[in-house]
Amino acid sequence: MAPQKSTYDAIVIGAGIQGSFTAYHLAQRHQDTLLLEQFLLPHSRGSSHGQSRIIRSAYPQEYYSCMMPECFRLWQQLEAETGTTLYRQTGLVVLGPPGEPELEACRRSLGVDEVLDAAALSRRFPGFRLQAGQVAVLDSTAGVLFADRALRAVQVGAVFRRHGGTLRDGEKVLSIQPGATVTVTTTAGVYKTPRLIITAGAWAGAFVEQLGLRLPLQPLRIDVCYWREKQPGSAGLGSVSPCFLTLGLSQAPHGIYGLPSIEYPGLMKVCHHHGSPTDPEKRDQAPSSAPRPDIAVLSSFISSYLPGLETQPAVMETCLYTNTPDEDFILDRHPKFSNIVIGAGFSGHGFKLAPVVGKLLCELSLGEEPSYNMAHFAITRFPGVLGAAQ
Ligand SMILES: Cc1cc2nc3c(=O)[nH]c(=O)nc-3n(C[C@H](O)[C@H](O)[C@H](O)COP(=O)(O)OP(=O)(O)OC[C@H]3O[C@@H](n4cnc5c(N)ncnc54)[C@H](O)[C@@H]3O)c2cc1C
Ligand SMILES: O=C(O)[C@@H]1CCCCN1
Repeated sequence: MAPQKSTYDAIVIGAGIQGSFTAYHLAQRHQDTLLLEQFLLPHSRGSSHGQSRIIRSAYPQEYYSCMMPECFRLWQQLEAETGTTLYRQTGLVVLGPPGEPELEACRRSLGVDEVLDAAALSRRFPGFRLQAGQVAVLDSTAGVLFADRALRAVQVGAVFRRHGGTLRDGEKVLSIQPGATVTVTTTAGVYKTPRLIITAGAWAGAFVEQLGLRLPLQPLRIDVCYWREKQPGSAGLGSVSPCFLTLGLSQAPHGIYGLPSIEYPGLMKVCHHHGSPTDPEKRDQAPSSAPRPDIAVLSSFISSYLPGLETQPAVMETCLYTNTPDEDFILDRHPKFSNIVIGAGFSGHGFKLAPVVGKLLCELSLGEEPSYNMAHFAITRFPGVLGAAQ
């Protein structure tokens, strides 16, 4: 057997959607790239698994909405490259009180938008009941990304492999030795590279401590709940309904969101945009008797807003968010080791943006001027991150 190659132009740690897209862009830029993943693929222990994620143009923050046209374009390009359908356009309604600042900002981000009152929403989408005075902003560009399929398309699709990218799964990175050449030691070997990108999801906070960084990253365990239609297809829900998300509802200040019955026939995915602090190694150890405040919030929301659904979940899965205090991403070079780039803290909304996130992490690692304004993603916006610097 030929000896294992040990030097690469770039190494990416973590083959979730962010690391995989970063490796894809690096390969496209003719960098000999190694993508390392601790688990055998596919796996469901991180944040990128499952069948569905929302993609939308409606964003309260202009610094995300301005990335969405390019994201839609790159997702389409990946569909064309791999001959796979990765997106279904369903539309999305943002529900909330009129005048709510984030709702208004979403409306502005759409340019052309449609605002529906309670009666108009029920006429258009009969499964939904707004409370009196509430409104819905319609984003007709939005839809569902087929997450597992998309992840696989990025990892094994034409671009990464055609450009000689290497993916090694079941190989955990144990340590990093910074320097002009970075040394990466895994459970199976030692590699050297001039540029390293760390996209380790919920493991990132603990992992970068060895590089003297204390990032304020909080992994959260999210209950992913699917709710049965009382009369399949008859409540105006089902596979023809739009995605939705709420903003500014007093009963759910963190927000609730939903996707049509696409993954499991007759089951609509409705989740709380919040969860319990956890350690990614221990997420299954929560006692089964523990109170489930997220389910209570969802049951109450469903009885008022989606009366065609049963009020107890039929299927429950789990997933991980990795939240920053401001819920903006971290996309930056290490403040001391500029050839080490970190992408983390995707705070439950990073999947749709991964094509552009990967491009930005690639540009940072190549020492280029990033294509978008990076001020909101800087590591140094958090005080004391270098407290433990080596
Ligand atoms: C329930 C839920 C719903 C969501 N809904 C949406 C949505 O509708 N729209 C949207 O845009 N986004 C959504 N998101 C967010 C989106 O899924 C995440 O932002 C995204 O998947 C994060 O990807 P990641 O690559 O950072 O993390 P991950 O997918 O977790 O990838 C990190 C990888 O790093 C690996 N790793 C860690 N440490 C090591 C090591 N030492 N060595 C090797 N490998 C390592 C891990 O095993 C993991 O595979 C949702 C998330 C959840 C949980
Ligand atoms: O990124 C999204 O579009 C959704 C919004 C609601 C929470 C989960 N993520």
